Amino acid sequence: MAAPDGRVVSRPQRLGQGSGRGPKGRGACLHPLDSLEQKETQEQTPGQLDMLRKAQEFFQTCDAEGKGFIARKDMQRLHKELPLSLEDLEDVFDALDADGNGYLTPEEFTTGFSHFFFSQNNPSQEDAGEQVAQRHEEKVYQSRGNEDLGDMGEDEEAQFQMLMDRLGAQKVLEDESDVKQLWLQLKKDEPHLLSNFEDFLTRIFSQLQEAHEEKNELEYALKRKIAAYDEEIQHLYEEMEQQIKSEKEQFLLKDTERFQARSQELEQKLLCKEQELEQLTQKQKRLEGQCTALHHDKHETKAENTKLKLTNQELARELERTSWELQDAQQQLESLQQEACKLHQEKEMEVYRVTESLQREKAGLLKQLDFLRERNKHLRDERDICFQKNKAAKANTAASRASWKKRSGSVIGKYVDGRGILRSQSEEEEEVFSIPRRSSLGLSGYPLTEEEPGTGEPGPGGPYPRPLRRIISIEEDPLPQLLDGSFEQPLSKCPEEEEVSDQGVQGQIQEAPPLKLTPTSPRGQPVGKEAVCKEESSPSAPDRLFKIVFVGNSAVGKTSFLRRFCEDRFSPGMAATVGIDYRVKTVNVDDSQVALQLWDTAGQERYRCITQQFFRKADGVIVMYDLTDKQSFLSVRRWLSSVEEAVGDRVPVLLLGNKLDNEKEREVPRGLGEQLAKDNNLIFYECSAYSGHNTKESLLHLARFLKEQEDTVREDTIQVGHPAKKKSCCGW
Ligand SMILES: Nc1nc2c(ncn2[C@@H]2O[C@H](COP(=O)(O)OP(=O)(O)OP(=O)(O)O)[C@@H](O)[C@H]2O)c(=O)[nH]1
Ligand SMILES: [Ca+2]
Ligand SMILES: [Mg+2]
Repeated sequence: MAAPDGRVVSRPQRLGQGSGRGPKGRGACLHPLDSLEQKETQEQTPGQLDMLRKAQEFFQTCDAEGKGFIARKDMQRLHKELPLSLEDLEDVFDALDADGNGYLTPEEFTTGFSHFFFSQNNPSQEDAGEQVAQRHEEKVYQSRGNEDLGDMGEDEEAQFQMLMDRLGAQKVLEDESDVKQLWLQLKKDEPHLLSNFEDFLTRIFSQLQEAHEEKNELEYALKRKIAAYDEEIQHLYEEMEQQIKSEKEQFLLKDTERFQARSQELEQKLLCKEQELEQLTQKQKRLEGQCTALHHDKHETKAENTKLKLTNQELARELERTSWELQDAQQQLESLQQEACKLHQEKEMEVYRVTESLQREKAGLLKQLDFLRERNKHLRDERDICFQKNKAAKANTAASRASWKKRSGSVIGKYVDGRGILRSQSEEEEEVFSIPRRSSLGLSGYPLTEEEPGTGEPGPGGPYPRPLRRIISIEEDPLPQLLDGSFEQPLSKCPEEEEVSDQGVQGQIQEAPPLKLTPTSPRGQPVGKEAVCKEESSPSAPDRLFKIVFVGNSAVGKTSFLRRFCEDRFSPGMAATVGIDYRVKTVNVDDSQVALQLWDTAGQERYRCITQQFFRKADGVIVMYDLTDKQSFLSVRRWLSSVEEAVGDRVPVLLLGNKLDNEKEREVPRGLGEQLAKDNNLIFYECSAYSGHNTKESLLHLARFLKEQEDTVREDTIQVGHPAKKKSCCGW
């Protein structure tokens, strides 16, 4: 009978209890209540019937869901039916649950109920009754058994044994007594059921045998498996043993190697340590030696120390004295500097005045020059006319004398020298100014010739014809001086006249009317067409004076630039500058008057040695190139190196790219100029003398820089012994 939790429960059957068969045929499974009904159909006393019926009712009451068994909590439903408390019901449940599985089957319920019923009827001996009932049941059960056993004949024994043997129960059953009693009971009570019972037993035993065989097979398989596993494990174990052994050997090997290596290492370390120890001992000896030496030195140094202290004190006294002297010297120096400044300023003023007067002289002289040229041309024409007249006269006389003689030279002969080469304008001018050929104005204003001036033979015109000269020497401090005030003297005759007279040419030479010098200004300066540079001459003398030299290839526009800067006008077709020229312009820089002495040099190669001389005393240099002429830009480096040669890098340099108005003919990109200026630390502008663009800005920038540089120099000289630091002129 399967209990509600699925376990197979084999327990003693009560007499008259149905077996596992249905009311009609075999094998149908019975509902638990059916067995109760079955019991009713058996011979029962009415009391038992009632009890059974009651039990059935109570079972149904508890098993309201019809699940076929009663759990502990279902028992509580009897609380109303029976005069029992919940605890009593719990106790009854426990008493009824014969196998203690926590559930009551109908059999357990009715069996227990009947005892309970009987004990209910004799409530006084309840417990005893219960025990008695139990004992009674056991006795009945045993006695039945014994009875059965006692009654069983040999043949029944033999039959049962045969049955058991047939069924092979020995293998399956350990204890046949249960079956035996049942068999006997059935044989006795229900012989018609015996065959069923035997069939049932056969089935059960065969199933049990199969199960047993299966179990044996399983056991056998299990044993085989276990054996195999054991073997495998044994094998693995051996392998493991092997591996462990090999590992151990390797480890031992490694260990020995490591040990050997370690021991070698340690030996080496030991050797090193020993060496170090030796070195340390030697070092210690050395140090001890040094220590003793130092000890000695210490005594010596102590002695020296005392001496030094003494000398130190003397030096301190000396120092004090020299500091006093220094202070005196500083005061003297300051006074000297102030005097020097005053002298310098006076000198500057003197120079300024002189250069100003020179400016005027130069303008006057230029007027003179122009006048003379005109005069010269005039005279030359007259001379030609006279010449022709003479010639004509001569020709007449010669023709009259011997008309048969042949004809002579051409009219242009005077313009062609002996070798038949046309004489150039400048040669003509040289002749006029009697400047001997292949010469250029020297620094002192003398023409540069092979022999020293004044040492040569005096010419036909008396003493060596002395051209109009003006000494502008920037070398020996800028004090240009007039040599012989020649502009007051009447000019010498024009050399051709002398020449012509020398050759004894007859003929009336029109005495050139004496020169009428152009009226001069009250200051003795000629008033001519070339206006003097209109400097912004302020009533007070300028605060600063800077000399600026202007260089650059010929025809880049230096003179035009200076004319634009000074006179704010541009005259195209300027003649090339001869030697050197200069102008003065006073500008206002940061509320102070700065006079700029601008030296315009000739770019032509042949005047190069002159211009070089002028760099020495310059305060600033302007290098100009023509941005429409690449060659002039390429020459800038050469100009810069000659400036560098002459003045090092203490002089600020302004780089100007001129003719900016001619953008369409530009050959030098602005970037190249900027890069060159940056590489050489220059101030850079692109300008145009023609349009005036950047002419004032560039020069004002240079003037401001010069002024600041001079201020720093002044400050530094006031603090003694600190040389002026040259600032980068373009702030790059
Ligand atoms: N378009 C243009 N032409 C200029 C400019 N400046 C000068 N020129 C012309 O360039 C030529 C040379 O000018 P100068 O000022 O005599 O050149 P320079 O540097 O003094 O020449 P040297 O005296 O021989 O060294 C003249 O024909 C000027 O008219 C300018 O800014 N623009
Ligand atoms: Ca139970
Ligand atoms: Mg010039």
